[in-house]
Amino acid sequence: MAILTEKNSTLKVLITGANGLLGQKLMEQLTSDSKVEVIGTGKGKARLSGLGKKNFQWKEMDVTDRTQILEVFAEIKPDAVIHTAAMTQVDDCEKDQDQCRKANVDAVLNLIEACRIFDSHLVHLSTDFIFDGEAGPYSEEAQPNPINYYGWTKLEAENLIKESGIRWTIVRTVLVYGIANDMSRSNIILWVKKSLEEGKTIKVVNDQWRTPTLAEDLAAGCILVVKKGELGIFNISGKDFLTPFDMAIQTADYFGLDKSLITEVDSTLFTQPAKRPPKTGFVIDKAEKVLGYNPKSFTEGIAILSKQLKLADS
Ligand SMILES: NC(=O)C1=CN([C@@H]2O[C@H](COP(=O)(O)OP(=O)(O)OC[C@H]3O[C@@H](n4cnc5c(N)ncnc54)[C@H](OP(=O)(O)O)[C@@H]3O)[C@@H](O)[C@H]2O)C=CC1
Ligand SMILES: Cc1cn([C@H]2C[C@H](O)[C@@H](COP(=O)(O)OP(=O)(O)O[C@H]3O[C@@H](C)C(=O)[C@@H](O)[C@H]3O)O2)c(=O)[nH]c1=O
Repeated sequence: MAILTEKNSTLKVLITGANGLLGQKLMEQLTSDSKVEVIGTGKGKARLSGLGKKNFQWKEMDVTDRTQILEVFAEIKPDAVIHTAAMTQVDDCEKDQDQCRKANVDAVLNLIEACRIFDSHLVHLSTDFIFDGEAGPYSEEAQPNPINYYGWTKLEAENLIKESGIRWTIVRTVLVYGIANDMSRSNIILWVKKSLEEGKTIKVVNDQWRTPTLAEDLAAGCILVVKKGELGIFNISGKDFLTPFDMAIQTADYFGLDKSLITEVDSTLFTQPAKRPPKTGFVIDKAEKVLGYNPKSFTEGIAILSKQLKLADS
């Protein structure tokens, strides 16, 4: 059901967590879209830099603050909300479960309430970590079974949304990579590139499987969902099924870095505080067919990232 009709020629879209990697890409793409009025929100001041001279609207909105959310919604009355805000450091989530639940579950209850009052379409970002990784890559119909606390909170949020009665779409993605300003967390290409440039030896696993996702593609997929008003669950990720070891080697090759610093290990030799589901990744046929979603390959993604890094250094 396309909600962008001739009558209401512009769509008012509110972004939560707009200082984040995905949030910044959404702001970049939507501030260049004449059919959309975009409002960025975040915990504090805007930390965006990729917008050049473009004007943009910003509202401070901590998604754990119900009063602040209702005030912002009453002022903006968004047609759609792309909810990217979350606690995304998976190991921190395992250690500080209270904080993680507040940011990833309680916040969603606040947003559901606001979307119900103002009839806003909620587009919620979710993750491959709702699965146990025994049988990836996953379709939208697969049975969730999270194996870490972050994944549990993201599944809990999905379940609250599914039973909310509001207009909702869940966008599931995996291992997002890209570059943004003043990032609150790194991602695999940047971390491998930086480690090798510093001459550090890194252990990289060869028995976890992902479909890594370029942040720009994820943003484009979310925007397709909003403009088409499509509801339900969509897998929006890259199309290449790779291990972190594959990704590290491709990154070293592309940037001409020393591959001998990369030690290939399995997950028994490399552990993190929070367990990682071994084999995830997504089947993206539905997004390709229904939305016309068309992601870059991992190699194309590295090239795009490289150009952005060169621009940032110039
Ligand atoms: N990155 C990935 O690999 C994947 C991400 N996802 C999901 O996609 C979404 C976006 O991820 P990504 O952009 O990579 O994450 P980032 O960590 O880059 O961005 C998350 C943003 O949320 C903000 N935030 C955290 N708590 C609050 C709060 N209480 N109120 C307002 N804003 C808050 C952070 O603010 P600040 O910057 O100030 O800390 C940050 O800017 C998340 O929902 C995540 O779960 C799903 C699968 C993979
Ligand atoms: C740091 C590190 C990671 N890895 C592997 C493990 C893992 O499979 C992959 C990425 O590890 P990281 O810990 O950097 O990323 P991780 O926290 O696993 O990323 C997750 O973030 C959350 C938000 C999601 O929703 C998930 O989809 C996923 O993207 O790289 C190594 O092999 N060696 C290392 O030294």
